[in-house]
Amino acid sequence: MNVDRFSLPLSRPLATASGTIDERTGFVVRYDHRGETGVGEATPLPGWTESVADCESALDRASEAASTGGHTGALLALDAGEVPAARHGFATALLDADARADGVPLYRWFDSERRCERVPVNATVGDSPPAETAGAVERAAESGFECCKVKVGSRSVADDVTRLRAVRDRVGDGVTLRADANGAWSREEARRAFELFADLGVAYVEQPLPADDLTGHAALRGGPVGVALDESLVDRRVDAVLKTDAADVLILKPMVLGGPGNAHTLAMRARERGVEPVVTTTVDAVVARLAALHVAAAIPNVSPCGLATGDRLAADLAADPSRVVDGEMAVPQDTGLGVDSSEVRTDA
Ligand SMILES: O=C(O)CCC(=O)c1ccccc1C(=O)O
Ligand SMILES: [Mg+2]
Repeated sequence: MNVDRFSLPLSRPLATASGTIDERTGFVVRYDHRGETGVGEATPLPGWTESVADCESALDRASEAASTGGHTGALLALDAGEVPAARHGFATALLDADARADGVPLYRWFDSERRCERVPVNATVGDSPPAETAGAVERAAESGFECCKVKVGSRSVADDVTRLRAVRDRVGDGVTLRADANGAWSREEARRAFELFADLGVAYVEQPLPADDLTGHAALRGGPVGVALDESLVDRRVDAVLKTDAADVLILKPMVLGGPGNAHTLAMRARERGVEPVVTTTVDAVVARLAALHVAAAIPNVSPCGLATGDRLAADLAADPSRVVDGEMAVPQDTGLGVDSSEVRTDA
């Protein structure tokens, strides 16, 4: 196993109610398996995953474990609850090698019957004043996005309503709007926001309440605005979320869930329970974005996913083979992830 550190600045930082993301530091993982070199990416996001330091030491331990116990030893050394980003990095490299060895794009390694050329995606719009928010959604709509997710919760509910009204006034009813409060509201604020957002045609709000408040989320359901849970899934709490009927939608971030395989399994489990999966990145470099894209591509009729985050990075690890056209991302049909490990550079 080979591990290389990278650090990439964002050209367009993402402002959210739980802070602004302005750079991404992580590790490229390479692993030789079945005659192929697979590539993976571990890009921790503190608050969501382990720290960069804990990710690095977990990858060190996994590398040790791999030298005696092979890929099984490495996977056993990487706990999805403790070090999800490190596990994502290694698991992605292993899956990339497996899919290459089997001669299929990664999404077909999850479901060999499937063919999927494109995945619908949402534009992601950060917190900013009303005119800027409306401008960002308008530009996204003009470039073909039919679904836009707007960050809320940094301001008062009344101010967020003003922002979303400015958006509706600017783009009309043709664009599906979602909001993401990143856990910022009290139950009372959330109740008020759901009432007012209904008139603005907001499809769902991601994480209206703090992660632990599953009862509160369950009580917000049933109206025109859906409840999507994201932070509530951190630390392997998916079972609790499903059991308490707390969500209409699960936001599945492979980096937070310990890898693409875990995310795919949870997506299928959600579907069986009548809960819609939406796959998103944690604003990652190209390797992890592709891994998330393949997870989404393996889900039939997936709802627009939060994968269009690549243009926020000022630099990347390799050229991105997927492009967003008319609100859809092209799925690479080459074997594995669709980027060759030799093209991935951490020294650029
Ligand atoms: O879902 C999207 O549109 C993009 C991803 C995103 O918003 C995000 C990115 C990094 C960390 C947290 C989040 C989030 O969904 O809360
Ligand atoms: Mg979210």
